[in-house]
Amino acid sequence: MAKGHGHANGPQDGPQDDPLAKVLQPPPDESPEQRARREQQQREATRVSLQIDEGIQEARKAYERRKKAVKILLLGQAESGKSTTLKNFQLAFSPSHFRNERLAWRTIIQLNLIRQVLLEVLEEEWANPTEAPPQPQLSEKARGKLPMRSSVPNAAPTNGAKPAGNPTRSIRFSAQAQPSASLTDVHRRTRTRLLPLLAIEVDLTMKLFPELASAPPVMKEVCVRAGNGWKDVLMKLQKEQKDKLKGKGNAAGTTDELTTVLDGCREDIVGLWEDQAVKAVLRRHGVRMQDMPGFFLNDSARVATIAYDPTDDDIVRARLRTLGVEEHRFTMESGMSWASGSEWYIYDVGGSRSMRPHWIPYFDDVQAIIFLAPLAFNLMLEEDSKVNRLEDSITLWREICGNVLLQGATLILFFNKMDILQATLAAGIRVAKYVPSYSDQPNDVLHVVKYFRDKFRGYHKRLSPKARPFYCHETSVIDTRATAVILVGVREGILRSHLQSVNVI
Ligand SMILES: Nc1nc2c(ncn2[C@@H]2O[C@H](COP(=O)(O)OP(=O)(O)OP(=O)(O)O)[C@@H](O)[C@H]2O)c(=O)[nH]1
Ligand SMILES: [Mg+2]
Repeated sequence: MAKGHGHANGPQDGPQDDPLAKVLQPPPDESPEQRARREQQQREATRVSLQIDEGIQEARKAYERRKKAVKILLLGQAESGKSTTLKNFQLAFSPSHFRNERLAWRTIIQLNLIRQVLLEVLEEEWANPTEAPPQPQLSEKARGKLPMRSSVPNAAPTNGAKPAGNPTRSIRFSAQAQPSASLTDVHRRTRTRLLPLLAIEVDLTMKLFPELASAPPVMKEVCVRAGNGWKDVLMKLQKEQKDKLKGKGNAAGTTDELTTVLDGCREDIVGLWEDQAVKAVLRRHGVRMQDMPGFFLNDSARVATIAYDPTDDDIVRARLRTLGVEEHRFTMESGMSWASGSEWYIYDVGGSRSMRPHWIPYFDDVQAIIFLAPLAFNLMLEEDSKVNRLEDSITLWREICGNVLLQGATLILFFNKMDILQATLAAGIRVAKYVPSYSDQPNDVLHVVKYFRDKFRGYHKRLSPKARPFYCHETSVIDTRATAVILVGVREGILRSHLQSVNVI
């Protein structure tokens, strides 16, 4: 081997004149140990270098894959149904991935149920009793005037209230009572028995989502940060719980504390929800639990059990607020042969106003936007009670239509929550009262949808930087069967135009 004593004569010099080769040459008086160490270092350096090369290759492949993949952005205000639409996509086209996460969703559904356990509205009633009207409560019409509010259970101490008498779990209170029945000591005792649930909810929510500690009460609802980290945290907590229970001699070690306590509270929860006096209080407070996010009270006899295993529909209906932007990648598992195996990226964003600036970086690279706009003409935004939800949706739609970064994207509009629109109109709530320009047109679903479809189509046509087709669907994305049919059509349309754009067809 050359000893490295060559002359620096220029580019035609042999390897022995290469300065790098010189540096790497072994010293002339190298001992066998030094040589072994040096060779080991060289092997390690080669391994690291190969690893870096592989990393670069992987990143390049991922980049190419992403470039070829179909990218969809889900947009719309908070609670419009974006994450629910994503779950429908996964259920329809990537079912095994969807089902793998069943266990994590079970806890979210249990937390959803606890949030709706009605205690807050009872507290309010005790603090400021409303008049129990002698006869049929507020008219359906009047109900619609009342704001839809979130029920935020308060796990604060019980003001020292002690259970009176001898509470029994199986008690059915005032089932025969008139709608105007008032709350009694039985309700107070039930509330006391249910309080441990709220303490567990607060504790678990804080463990899963520590960022909520500083959030305003209205936001203290289970939510997910970008990156899906909550699922890992949840799995870890579930394992810890099991180990703890095993340690305490619970041989099975299969049931966590939340499930056990919830199971013990089942009859009280069902009883409270079916109670006529409670129903009357809800009406007087203008609270329609059925329209609220994560509504599981109708299913509490099934959910609040040790053996509860969420159905696909339960998972789709579970409420988990999105914070930031979440990327979901999946491969089509089923469907037309030309679609299966294709890669899809769906970006699910948090819809409340403070989160909208985070959407922009995702604008220049998507083929399609599914924009969710519930026709909630009579509701206000949760984050700003002065702003009408439908007005906010229209403003947002106009901005999206006119955005030059999105001029090449297909815009697909979902008039979501059609079931709620139907119920609202059936209750006699008049659109013209909130949207004066609607005037005296018939107050039915057909006419209302047509009126707003024309409005949305008009903005789409006028504001789009270049002409593009207008797609609009009426959806109720908690109905997984009907949604699957719509999504198959949406998928075909998106894939076809995507393949055209990359010159495959
Ligand atoms: N009744 C009814 N409820 C719906 C419908 N679509 C969604 N929901 C419910 O509305 C709630 C909010 O839906 P999400 O999908 O979480 O809303 P989002 O747009 O992702 O909201 P953010 O993450 O806060 O931006 C959930 O509890 C859903 O189950 C619908 O068509 N009808
Ligand atoms: Mg969401």
